[in-house]
Amino acid sequence: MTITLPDLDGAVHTVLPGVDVLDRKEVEQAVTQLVRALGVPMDTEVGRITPRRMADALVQMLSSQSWTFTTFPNDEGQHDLVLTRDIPFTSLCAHHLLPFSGHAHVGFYPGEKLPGLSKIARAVEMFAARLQVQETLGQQIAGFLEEQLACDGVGVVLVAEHLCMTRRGVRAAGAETLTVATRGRLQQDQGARSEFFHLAVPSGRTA
Ligand SMILES: Nc1nc2c(ncn2[C@@H]2O[C@H](COP(=O)(O)OP(=O)(O)OP(=O)(O)O)[C@@H](O)[C@H]2O)c(=O)[nH]1
Ligand SMILES: [Zn+2]
Repeated sequence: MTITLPDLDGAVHTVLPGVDVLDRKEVEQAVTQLVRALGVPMDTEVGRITPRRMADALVQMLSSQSWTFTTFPNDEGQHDLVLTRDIPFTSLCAHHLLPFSGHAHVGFYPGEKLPGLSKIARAVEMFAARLQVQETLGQQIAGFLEEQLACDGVGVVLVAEHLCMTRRGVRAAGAETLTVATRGRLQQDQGARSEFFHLAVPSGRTA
């Protein structure tokens, strides 16, 4: 699935394939049925155009483009925490097909290579572009980064609002869910965990 192309400066560019599982035409047909079932006359603008708009929106939210995970040699020995906070994400809840969105805070203790920082946000974006459960999203991001970086530890904190919980059903307006996914040192070492959580989610910070 992945092609690794080392270059002369020691950077490694791992090409990750895009994910494009939706049949756009089929989705549009299904949305047409849905719009009809919602009582919309099909000879109106909404009846004619909304199925295409919604199909495009679903394809956009549930597909990811091919991208390149670039790493650099950790020549200066950065073995202290590297943390990227406040990465925005939006995903679609697998239970209700409604958005859940918030922020990811992703930290790691580097091993022999350092990622280009934007690649952390791209990893979040890639796994968010599927029907998801928040816990699974965090675990997938953590597992992916641990594998790509062969690092000492990874931590992923996600803080999100689920519209299925705040705008319908129980309508718990303002509720947010925080999930934690850790690997390696960030799973086992209390000192590392404290440092990570202290910096990733200082008390009072929210999604
Ligand atoms: N653990 C977890 N649960 C989620 C997530 N997204 C949605 N859910 C929950 O999935 C559950 C689905 O429960 P069901 O009882 O089958 O669905 P429902 O009848 O619509 O439930 P209500 O939302 O309580 O009205 C709900 O409790 C949702 O809040 C998520 O990311 N993680
Ligand atoms: Zn839901």
